[in-house]
Amino acid sequence: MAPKRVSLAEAGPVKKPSHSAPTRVRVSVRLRPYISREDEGKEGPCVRGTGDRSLEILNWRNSMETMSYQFDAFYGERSSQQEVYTGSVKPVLSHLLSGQNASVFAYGPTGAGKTHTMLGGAEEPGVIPRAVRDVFQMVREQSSLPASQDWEHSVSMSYLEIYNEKVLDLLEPRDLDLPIREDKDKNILIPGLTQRAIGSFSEFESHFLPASQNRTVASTKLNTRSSRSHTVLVIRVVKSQRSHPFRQLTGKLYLIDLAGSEDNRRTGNQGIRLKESGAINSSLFVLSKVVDSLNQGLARVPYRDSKLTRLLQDSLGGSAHSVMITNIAPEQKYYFDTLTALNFAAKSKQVVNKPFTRETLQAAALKRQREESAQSENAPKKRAKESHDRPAQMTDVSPTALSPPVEVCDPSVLERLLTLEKLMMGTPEKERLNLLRTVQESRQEIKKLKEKQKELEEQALAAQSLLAESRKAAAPSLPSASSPSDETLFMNHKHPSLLRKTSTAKPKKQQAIVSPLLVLPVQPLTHAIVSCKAEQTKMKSHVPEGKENWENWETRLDSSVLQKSRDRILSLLNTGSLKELKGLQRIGDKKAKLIIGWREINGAFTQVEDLQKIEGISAKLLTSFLKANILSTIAH
Ligand SMILES: Nc1ncnc2c1ncn2[C@@H]1O[C@H](COP(=O)(O)OP(=O)(O)OP(=O)(O)O)[C@@H](O)[C@H]1O
Repeated sequence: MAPKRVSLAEAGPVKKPSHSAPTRVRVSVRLRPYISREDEGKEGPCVRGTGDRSLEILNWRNSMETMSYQFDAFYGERSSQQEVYTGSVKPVLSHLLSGQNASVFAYGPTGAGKTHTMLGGAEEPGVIPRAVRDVFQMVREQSSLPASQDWEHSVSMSYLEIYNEKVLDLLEPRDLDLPIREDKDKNILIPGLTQRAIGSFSEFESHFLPASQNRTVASTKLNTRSSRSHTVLVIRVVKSQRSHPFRQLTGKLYLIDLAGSEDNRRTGNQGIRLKESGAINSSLFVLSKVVDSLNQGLARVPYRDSKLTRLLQDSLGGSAHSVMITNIAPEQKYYFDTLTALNFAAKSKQVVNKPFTRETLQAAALKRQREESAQSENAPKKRAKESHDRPAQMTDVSPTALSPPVEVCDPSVLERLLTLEKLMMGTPEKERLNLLRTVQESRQEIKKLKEKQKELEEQALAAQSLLAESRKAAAPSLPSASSPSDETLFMNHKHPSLLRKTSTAKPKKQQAIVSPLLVLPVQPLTHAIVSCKAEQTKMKSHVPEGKENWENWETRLDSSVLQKSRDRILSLLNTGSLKELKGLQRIGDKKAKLIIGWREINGAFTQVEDLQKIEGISAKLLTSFLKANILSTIAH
């Protein structure tokens, strides 16, 4: 399957995240066995388990004492890969299918068994292969449930390493340091990172195994195959609703194998190895500072001080369900590394995360639906005719009750009625009566709306003639130097967007803003939102020279109409193409591109005001943007 670059463009408006209860980072410790029998024979281990969750380590200050630690789980030197996986990792996977993130990371000194735990070998597969297999299993099981009929699942993967403070794509290796960004929900994103769709475990392996060869590994005195980078595998599970409202839940699983902390006096690192080691140690140092800051509740957590911590932002103090597996070694020569790792693990278990469900609406599906409904807006009459022409058995309930006054129906209301009608055809008598009542109520509602519309249209006409009269009366006192172009704009009653289209010259700044006083009266529906005639007359006096001075204009609009047009603008900002964005008032080519760029990096706008986060969009510009576009959408 062709690779795809990660982008948020496919995500639609983000629904308010639903937060789960805060959860502590789960910390497990795994002790690896001695590698050399010789070492095992000549010295005792510096650390040993004392229970399923506890261990003790010698006290270097007093050899007669030990120091005890307690964690969420302790796995001794005989523990199997299966035990570690089922005990600590499997429990967090279920969150993926409900749109939450999970993160598993292996931490510990070099040579302590991180890669063994995460990756393992063919005979003893580690966390990564086991977790991916189970993700597919879970998806299969969930897809077969009757409640999942309306949902489809997709799984994809990305794989990267942080080497010498550079983020490198392992699926499509290029010498390119990828940027790390976060969206407004603090989700970490890497624009440009390859994302491959995977339909099965074997497909996963076909990408993962060759990509693993791209990892930077080298031999040091302490480990013949030492990871010189931190690697991150991301498995993304997307659950998409097939029908309206096209919800989409996205859960990400981060599987992280950190490079080990190193004491270069013992690794014998020189030259490039020393440089790598410096980068590894300094990022692990920042990691420790991050955990300290979180535990102390500091306002500033230094996530941005290293690429690693930026990437783990979600896992530590962020939105993921996190599991840290601390790997330690029994040899005396590792004593201080082991002690440091245990202290880090002990403080990490105090870190609290706040997982939430990431739910979006599918932009493409919504757009398709919007287009379809636009088409259907042109065909209500046709559909009404069809409903009258329906075969006998379809109308045998009560033709009068069912045939809506289609000529006044909003297409969505019509749609609702037709759906109800269809439903009634296959419904038992008692329920049918209830539905019938609902239809009657809807009809009443429509009737009232129709009356209101008529009344407002009359008001609009009255206001229009009032305006014409007052203009006539005011004409002699108008300054003779009044600009002819202003006059044209006022007199022809054209909507400014039409004016813009027909003019080859770049419109003057003011013209880009709808002049509501002079345009609204000729738009009956637009006028319907203006609260009262008296206000209209008052407002007129403010604009004799075409200047806009309509303060608090939003308060003069009906709140539901205002909200509807705001929603329409927001949806356009989140899903609109370059061309569609350029169709907005006050948005030219440059700003349209900036909007697309911003949403790719940061995700969907949650409110129109988010536009201010884009460079060059000031509060003032936002106000005039809103005014122009809200009035323009209403007028249309
Ligand atoms: N639980 C275990 N059982 C058996 N062998 C193990 C275990 N853990 C680690 N090993 C072995 O110890 C050696 C070092 O382990 P590994 O490479 O996983 O360490 P690491 O922590 O990833 O090191 P680095 O940070 O240098 O990459 C390997 O040969 C590995 O097979």
